[in-house]
Order: sequence, then C-alpha cells, then structure tokens
Amino acid sequence: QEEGVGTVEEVTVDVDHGASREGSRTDAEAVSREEEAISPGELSVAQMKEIRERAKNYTFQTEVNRMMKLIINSLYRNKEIFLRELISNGSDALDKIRLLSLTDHNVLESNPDLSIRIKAEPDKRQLHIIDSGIGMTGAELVNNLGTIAKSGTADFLSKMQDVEKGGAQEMNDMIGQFGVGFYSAFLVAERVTVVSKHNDDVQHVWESDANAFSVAADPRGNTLRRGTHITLHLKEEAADYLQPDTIRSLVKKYSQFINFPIHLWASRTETVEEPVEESADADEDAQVEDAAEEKPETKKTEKTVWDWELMNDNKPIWTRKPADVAEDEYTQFYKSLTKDSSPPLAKAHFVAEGEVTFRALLFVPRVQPADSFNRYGTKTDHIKLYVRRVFITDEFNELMPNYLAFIQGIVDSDDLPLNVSRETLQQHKLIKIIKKKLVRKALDMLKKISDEEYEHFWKEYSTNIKLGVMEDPSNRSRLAKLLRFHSSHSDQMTFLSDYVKRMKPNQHHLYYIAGASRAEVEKSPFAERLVKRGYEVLYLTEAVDEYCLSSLPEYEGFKFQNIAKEIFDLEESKCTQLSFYGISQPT
Ligand SMILES: Nc1ncnc2c1ncn2[C@@H]1O[C@H](COP(=O)(O)OP(=O)(O)OP(=O)(O)O)[C@@H](O)[C@H]1O
Repeated sequence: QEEGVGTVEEVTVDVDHGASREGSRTDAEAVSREEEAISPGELSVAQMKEIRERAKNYTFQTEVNRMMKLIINSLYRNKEIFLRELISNGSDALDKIRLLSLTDHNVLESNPDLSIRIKAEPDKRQLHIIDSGIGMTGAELVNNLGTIAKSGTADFLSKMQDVEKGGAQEMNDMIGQFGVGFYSAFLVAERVTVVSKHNDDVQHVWESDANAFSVAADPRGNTLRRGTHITLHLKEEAADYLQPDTIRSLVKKYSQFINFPIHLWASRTETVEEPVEESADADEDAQVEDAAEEKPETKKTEKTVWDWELMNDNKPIWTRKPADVAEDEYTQFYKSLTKDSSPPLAKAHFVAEGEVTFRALLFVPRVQPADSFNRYGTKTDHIKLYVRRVFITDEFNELMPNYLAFIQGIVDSDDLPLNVSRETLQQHKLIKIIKKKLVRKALDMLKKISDEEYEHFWKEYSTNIKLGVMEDPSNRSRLAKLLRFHSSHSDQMTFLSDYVKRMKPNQHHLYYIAGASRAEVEKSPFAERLVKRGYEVLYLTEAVDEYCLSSLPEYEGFKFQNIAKEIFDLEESKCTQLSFYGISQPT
C-alpha cells in the first residue's frame, strides 16, 4: 500500500513534549517553591529601586508606536487576543529551545521542563504568563521588544490605514492574519514586566508602560532558570481577565492546539475525609470499649485545593485518526494555525507510507490574499515542517510548488533526521519524495471540492491552477481535470471532461477561441458558425488561458484547436476551413 487515507495509526511519540508536571500535583512543597519562583511582582522596594537606578531607558521604534496605537484603536472590542499572542510566543520560544536541544542536549540542562504556566493574582491585578522556552538575553529584550523586525510591517501599517475606513471586521481580519504579537499585551495592561533568562546571559527585567521601556539585570539573580515570565499589570477595566471562569475559558480556547503542556494555577473543591477531633469523653469511651474494633471517626469536609491544572491535550491533531477528529476540531485547528476567521474551503488529513512515512494536514483557505501574485515565485509556502512531532521550521519553502503556495498545513515525518540543519535538510532526498506526494494529495483534495464550493474555489484560485498547468509537467493531466472555461454550451463554466462527454461522435478536437470577454468571442463569426453546426466552443477570456492551453498538448487524447487561427479540418465531415466558410459542402 503506497498511501492510505484514513489509516492513521497511533505512533509512539519519540520526543517528549516537555516533561509533564503531573509530579508536582500532590507535592505541596514543589508547588510552593514554584509559586515563589513565579512572583516577580514580588520584587522588594529595594530591588525595584535598584532596577530603576541601573536600568537603561529606551524609546520604542516609530513603527512600534504606530503598531501599538493601531492595535489599541482597532482591537478594543477583541482585547482577549492578547492571550493568544502571548501563549503563541511562549510556544514559539519552546519550539526554539527544543529544536536547539536536538543538536545540543545540554541546552535543556538549565531547565528540562518545557511548558507554559499561567497564573492570575486578582488582589494584585496581575496576570502571569511563564514559559520555559529559549528566553531572551538583555540585548534581545531591547531588540525584540522594542522594534518590529518583521519585513512587510511598513507595508502592513500603510495598508491598515486604508482599511481603517473599511470597518472593524475588515481590520480585525487583517490584523488577525498578520498577527499583532507581543504589543497586544497593552490592550489590557497599563504596565508590562518581562523577566527573561537565556542560557547565554544573566536574567534581565524589561519594563514598560507603552510609552517607553527600560531593561536592567535582575538584582535577584537567576530565578527562572530558563525562559520568560511576563507579568501584565492589568488596567482597571480589564480586571475581568483575572476572574477564574474567564481566564479558564480563554486559556482553554487558546491553548487547544499548542503542542506543549499549558498549566493554569487553578482551584478546585475536593471532599476529604478528616479525622474527627476526639473529645475527653470520647477518650473515656474508647478506653471502655478498648477491646472493640478500633475505628477512628472521620467526617467529610470540602477543601479548596490550588494546583497547576493541565489545560490542553497536547497531542497534535494530525497524529490522531481522522475518524476520531470532529469536523469542528479541524476548523478550530485551521483557525488557530492560520488566524483566518473563516473555516477552510477544503482539507485533507492523511498518512503517506512507502518510501517515506509522513502525516499531513492540508487546508485551502477560503480567500487568497489580494497581493499573492505580487509575491508569486518568491518561494514562500505555508507548510510547517515537523519531524517526529518536533516543530522544525515554517520557512522551509520546499514542500509546495509556487502555484500551490496558498495551501496551508503541516507535514510531520518520522523518517527525516532530527539533528541536521535546515540547509542539509533541504538537500535531503526524502524531501523531494514528500513534496511529490504532497502535491498529488493536494490536487486530490482540490478535485474533491463539491460543485457548489468549486465555483468559489475557481474564482479565487483559477490563475494558480492555470499556472500549474504551465509549470508542472508531471502533474499536467491532474491539473487539467481542474480547469474550467466558459463555453458555448451554457452560461455556466465547464470542466474539460464535461466538454469531452458532449463532443460530437466524430469530433477529434476541443475547439476554442480567445478574446477579451465572453460577449466579444460569442459574437465572433468563427464561433457563431461552429456553434450553429452543433459544435461546442470554449471561450478563453483570461490572458493566461491561451498560454495554459498551449502547454497542454491534449485532453483525454484530444488536441485543442484554436478556431480563429489556423486552417483546420472538421475531421468528421472532411471539410477544410474553406469549405466550412461555405465554399463547398461535401455531404
Ligand atoms: N516568550 C518569549 N520568549 C522568547 N522570545 C520572545 C517571547 N515573546 C516574544 N519574544 C521575541 O520577541 C519577538 C517579537 O515578538 P512579537 O510577538 O511582537 O512578534 P513575533 O512573535 O515575531 O510575530 P507574530 O506574533 O506575528 O508571530 C519574537 O520574534 C521573539 O523573538
């Protein structure tokens, strides 16, 4: 069996997603130690003074100021996304240290645990988000949390200004897709403290009230071992994010598809049996009944227990059997993967076996970003590569051809080496095989789109498919099955297979004519005469159509014939184009 859709089997997860913290559940001592360790809010007055004296002060890069203004003005109705952004940053930082640990196991020595912890402290109006990821050095704190390094930010900002008039939904969609990142913390916080420990530096404290920021070495030394602890000093109006119910449902929502354990400091009520304190009388009775079976009296009491509660099932969705994954889970996963607010147009979840084993989950977004073709050929696909559940990169760009760059998804292979650089991986022979299979599966997925949905798909992606016909000879016939053109048959567009079904018995060519619009070509005398004689003519109205057909030698064994250009035979009646124009009509 080469590939088997729906045959996903359980596989052992070879790499730990982060040691589980279950062990600390009942260990009250460990819990209180951790609690101590996560209270940077608890910097003493003297330490605060020391930090402020030592700290270097910085101003934010202009783009950051613009970005913050934009975030605050446009996302005020959707403040909760700050948590999504901070959890996702924590998860990225954990991915980074895990990836490093594959080539240098020592990097985990500072803290073998890989997880995210979240704790609300309503009395102090503080919310803590702590990860044991890669952390940031002092210099990185200044750089990463003071500038916007991402290319395209300036572009994005200017586009946002245009969209601003378009309304809140459009803005939300756009910001959502771009990802607003760390600065969204200021949607809810009046002040943010970031304590971070990177293996290569001492622990530092970053602090900001959104106007300017400061960075200093932490006078307490190393309390985090490794990672980042963000404290949000919440605005008064954001105090709801400290309520147990609110925070629990938000953490659940945004941690669902994170591949590291996420723990929330939460309380639960437990019923415990406690011995009843014995009175002096009881003592006497006990002595009297000495011989009787000794049965200490107990009573049931309710106790509130605080503990780190695991909030997510950090088993990646693609490792589950398709039959066990609900449609809605795919949709939610897609949304968290892409930040798209609409569900996907199509999806495929499969395991490929044979020369290489891998699992993949692919999606077609409902809408293709308007500027996609400006970036066409820049080699940016949207496939995240995992090796044995470990995130390797989303900038690999070797897994989809240009024309399918719109496909979003993940690929996870057991057969690729874990401990090689991206460059070496690029050369790996298995990558080519994976790509080949992925493309086939992607095309299958497109073929399966229902008729109603196909209309929409075609509006969005027709150019991609036509470019595919031109650029990908090995999949040309598969791609040809996806093509649709206007035709004289009806107002609806037609697939070539339907055209072929309707061909006259002796017809050996697919006839087409190209022009600027359907109205124009319909009126062409070439087309009119052919149609009158009962032939169907394809109307090619897009510039790319003719190029596309010229690289398609045939369809189901039939060649294409431009009825306006060459002199051609209407084979079935053995008449030349001349005869066709009425010069002689042999019968
Ligand atoms: N918890 C963290 N641990 C380590 N580094 C972090 C953490 N949070 C943020 N950073 C660093 O700060 C940078 C800026 O973060 P920000 O959230 O603004 O953008 P981003 O994460 O790069 O982009 P996006 O949020 O769109 O994915 C990150 O790229 C990362 O280097």
